[in-house]
Amino acid sequence: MTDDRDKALAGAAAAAEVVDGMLIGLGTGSTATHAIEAIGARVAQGLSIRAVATSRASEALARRLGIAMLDFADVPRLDLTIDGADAIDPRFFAIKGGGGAMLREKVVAAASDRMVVIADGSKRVAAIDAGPLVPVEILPFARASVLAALGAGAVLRGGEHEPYVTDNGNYIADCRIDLSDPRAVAARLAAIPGVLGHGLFLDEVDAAYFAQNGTVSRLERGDYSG
Ligand SMILES: O=C[C@H](O)[C@H](O)[C@H](O)COP(=O)(O)O
Repeated sequence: MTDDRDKALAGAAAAAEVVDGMLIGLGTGSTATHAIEAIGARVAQGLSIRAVATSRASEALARRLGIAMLDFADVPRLDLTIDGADAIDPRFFAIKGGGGAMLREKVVAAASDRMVVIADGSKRVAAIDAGPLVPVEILPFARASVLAALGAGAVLRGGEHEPYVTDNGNYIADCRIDLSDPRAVAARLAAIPGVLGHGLFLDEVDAAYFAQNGTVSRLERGDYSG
């Protein structure tokens, strides 16, 4: 069973939570793409929902599939957001932003009554300390000062000459950071002028669908045992 098949199973399982009338947040990335496709298939069969997207790519996909899309700028609250993650641990602490979408993903998740993460087994880690680098979104105007404040563990995504640019027109630094105290790290990052967001999701995730070797398990925050 490939990871992609597991991603599709997790995406389809979460998509089954969507019911008529809901306002949904659509995540970003290869796993979220499967969920969007599964929701699109249900819309084609008559499911009546509206949605907002966390990236231009997800927005374009959802529109192609006939999902009624709203501008998030007009949407105060959502019922449910379904999104992927780069790593998630037993505390439901997650790292996101491998695809550069974590700023929009976080504001959409924060506006949602529930956020459900979908992931293949490779994303489950004992602690996010063992996970990927932490992406930090940077105001381009403050590139040098923010990189200096982040320290030697920070690398500008794409490099100095051709930096990666987010959907928001900003840069990303991928940071090797000691995550033994993730809340302290999140507070420190948020306090740096010019940092617009980061990929540490410590309070947002309510539930997760994990798929491994073709089997899907669903866990709520608090009952994930690793
Ligand atoms: O910026 C991208 C998002 O946070 C993704 O949800 C995350 O990187 C997981 O992506 P994938 O499902 O492709 O592994």
